[in-house]
Amino acid sequence: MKLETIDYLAQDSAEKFVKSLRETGFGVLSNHPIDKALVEAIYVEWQAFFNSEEKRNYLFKPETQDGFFPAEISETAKGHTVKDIKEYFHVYPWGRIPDSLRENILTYYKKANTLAQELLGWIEAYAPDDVKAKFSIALPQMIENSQKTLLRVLHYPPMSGDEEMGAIRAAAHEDINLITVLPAANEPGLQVQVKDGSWVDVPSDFGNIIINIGDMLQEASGGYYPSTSHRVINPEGADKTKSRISLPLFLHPNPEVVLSDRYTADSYLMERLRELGVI
Ligand SMILES: O=C(O)CCC(=O)C(=O)O
Ligand SMILES: [Fe+2]
Repeated sequence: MKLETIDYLAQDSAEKFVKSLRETGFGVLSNHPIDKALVEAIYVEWQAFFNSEEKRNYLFKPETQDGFFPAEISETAKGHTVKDIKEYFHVYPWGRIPDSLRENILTYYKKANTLAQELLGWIEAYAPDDVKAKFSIALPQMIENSQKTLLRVLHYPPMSGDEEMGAIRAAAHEDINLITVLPAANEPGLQVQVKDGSWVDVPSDFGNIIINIGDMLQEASGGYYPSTSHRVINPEGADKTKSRISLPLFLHPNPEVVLSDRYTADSYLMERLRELGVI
């Protein structure tokens, strides 16, 4: 099984994209409106930031969760015991951002949000009527002006050789949010688990944009849109000496949005963060 890259500009792109999401939880788009030069510039300037000690001045605040998360306290995926091999910075427009990095990253945040709203429109348009009827408000509206949408700038450092046994860059997990928008990283490694249980590479040509379903959309659609497990595997050979930067935007609905009979976006998020031991 292979994930097909879909041409955003093709006439049937919306239908094909939604079909791919249904089958794999993932959709990969080429020729989309997000400027490659902007993404490239962000990779370069954030690599320099992660290489510097300045990052320590932005240590995350537990109450607000914005700022720099060092490798020592990095995430352990749900159901795992070994920490991921990564460090990251949580960008919120209301949060702390180094001045020199602010303009590009906030431009990207805005553009990726606009694209996400369009794609949520596709996801809603191609859902069957009984699934559409479950959405408490239109999907694009759920994320409109949401203060909860999180842009995570991830840095996976070169492999040092003394990583903890069994640790990988990102252990298998599902995303909590509605959908995730992720420009292809500057190095490969992202894989998705497909229906037969096997792991498939997500096409990582620079310039592609990758979208995946999160648990909140799975919940809101009564399971029609699957939130699938994905992971980032460790590099081999010469690639071991390379860093990997990636830029997932986790689209979170406004807190009061009703997801299902059981959850609002806020009650769902709080439950998950408690499980992860983050709050
Ligand atoms: O780095 C990547 O390519 C994916 C990261 C990811 O899945 C996550 O942070 O949730
Ligand atoms: Fe993820």
